[in-house]
Amino acid sequence: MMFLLPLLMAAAPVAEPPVEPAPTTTEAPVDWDKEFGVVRKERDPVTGEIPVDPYVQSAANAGAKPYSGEGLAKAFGGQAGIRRITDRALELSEADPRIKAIFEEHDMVRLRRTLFEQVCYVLNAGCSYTGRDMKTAHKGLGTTRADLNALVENLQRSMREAHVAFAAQNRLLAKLAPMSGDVTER
Ligand code: HEM
Repeated sequence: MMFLLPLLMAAAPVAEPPVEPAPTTTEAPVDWDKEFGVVRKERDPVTGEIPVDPYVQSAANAGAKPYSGEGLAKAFGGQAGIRRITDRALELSEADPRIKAIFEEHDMVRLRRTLFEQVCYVLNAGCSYTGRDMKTAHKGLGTTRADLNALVENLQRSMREAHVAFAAQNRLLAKLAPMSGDVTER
């Protein structure tokens, strides 16, 4: 019997994986958005932005009081410099494996505009902030302190690339730090 065992094992039939039925061409594809009642908002044809729920516009929504004087605006290269820096920080974040998933399915056209406005406003570079307050804008995103650190690292890198003086970089970060409780949830 002992000699037969290996033979029996070798002859044991190998279980075939279950065969999937071939898709039929007559079956219509399921519209899952419709099934689950997903409504996709249209982008504004002029701005390219997706409308958000109504809110009251206020400078206070920026979450920080602006600096005075022209020094910081100059250190950041004016509005053009600030735009390059905020765009670059978002570009790095959208490619950053630590946080890129958070930005998917969000309106990056709007975020590019509002983040620029906010930084420009805080640095007293001649902008008004027209976006939502930080708590409302980040509600339900589930962002963590670690996510915030990653975003700040990307912002620091974009400021370094733009040759913003270190002391000026830190003055912007000093305005953002107190917002951490409003932009993170864990
Ligand atoms: C102090 C740090 C932060 C500042 C100053 C900031 C700034 C902003 C601004 C200005 C908006 C747009 C508000 C509006 O649409 O009206 C926004 C939205 C958003 N932020 Fe932040 N943010 C911060 C931290 C973060 C972090 C850590 C993440 C994730 C890693 C994040 C992800 C997002 C996303 C996905 C949106 C779009 C939300 C939506 O589409 O409704 N933010 N943020």
